[in-house]
Amino acid sequence: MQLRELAVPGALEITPQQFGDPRGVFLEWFKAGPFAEAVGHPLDLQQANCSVSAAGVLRGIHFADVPPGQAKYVTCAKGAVLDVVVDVRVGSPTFGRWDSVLLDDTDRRAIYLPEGLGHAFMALEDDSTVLYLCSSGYAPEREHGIHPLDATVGIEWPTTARDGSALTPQLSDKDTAAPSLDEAEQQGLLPSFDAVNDYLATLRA
Ligand SMILES: Cc1cn([C@H]2C[C@H](O)[C@@H](COP(=O)(O)OP(=O)(O)O[C@H]3O[C@@H](C)C(=O)[C@@H](O)[C@H]3O)O2)c(=O)[nH]c1=O
Repeated sequence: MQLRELAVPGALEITPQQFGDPRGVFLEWFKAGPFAEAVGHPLDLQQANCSVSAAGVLRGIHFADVPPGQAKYVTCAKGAVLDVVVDVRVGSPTFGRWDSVLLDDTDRRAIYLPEGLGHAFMALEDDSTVLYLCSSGYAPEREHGIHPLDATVGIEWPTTARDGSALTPQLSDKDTAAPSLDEAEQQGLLPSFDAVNDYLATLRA
């Protein structure tokens, strides 16, 4: 298992070792020891989610109020998604920066997003099945969104599916109505970098 920090500090790409044999493949997609060593605290698993998306489905950019926020450890068991992390922490030196990891059923990577970061992904194939472990339970009143096509964030979403066909972004009504990054900041919806770091310090203590 290899871990690599992304361009948004705190976010990690995890590349598992895969063991193939005539039956198929085996891999460890989460391992508590290396995770805690890299992050500085264990993952407090409170919820495990699964979503299935058609090609072009675009979910996010979602984040939760900190504390406690919601850290996510995400993989794609079937199909492929471009998974994106966005720094929405006001006061962060990398505020507004995004990075991405291709999660698919070939390399079977995972991505970890600590509390306070924005998360979004686009499915590159029908029936793309995303599994993610969460550090807190669903609290819709504490979850917020930023429009995934916001020009200020400028995420370069794929335009071509894995089969070569054109992708048309398909958003939920909620995500279509989401504010831009600037609007979300003006509305006081974004977590502060200091509040996130204070909370992470309590987890590491
Ligand atoms: C996220 C979530 C949704 N739901 C319900 C609410 C709703 O009826 C239905 C679909 O919800 P949403 O439209 O919010 O689902 P979705 O747009 O897939 O939301 C997810 O997007 C990705 C990018 C994330 O990072 C996740 O944390 C989550 O916010 O599922 C739960 O019951 N529990 C949950 O944890």
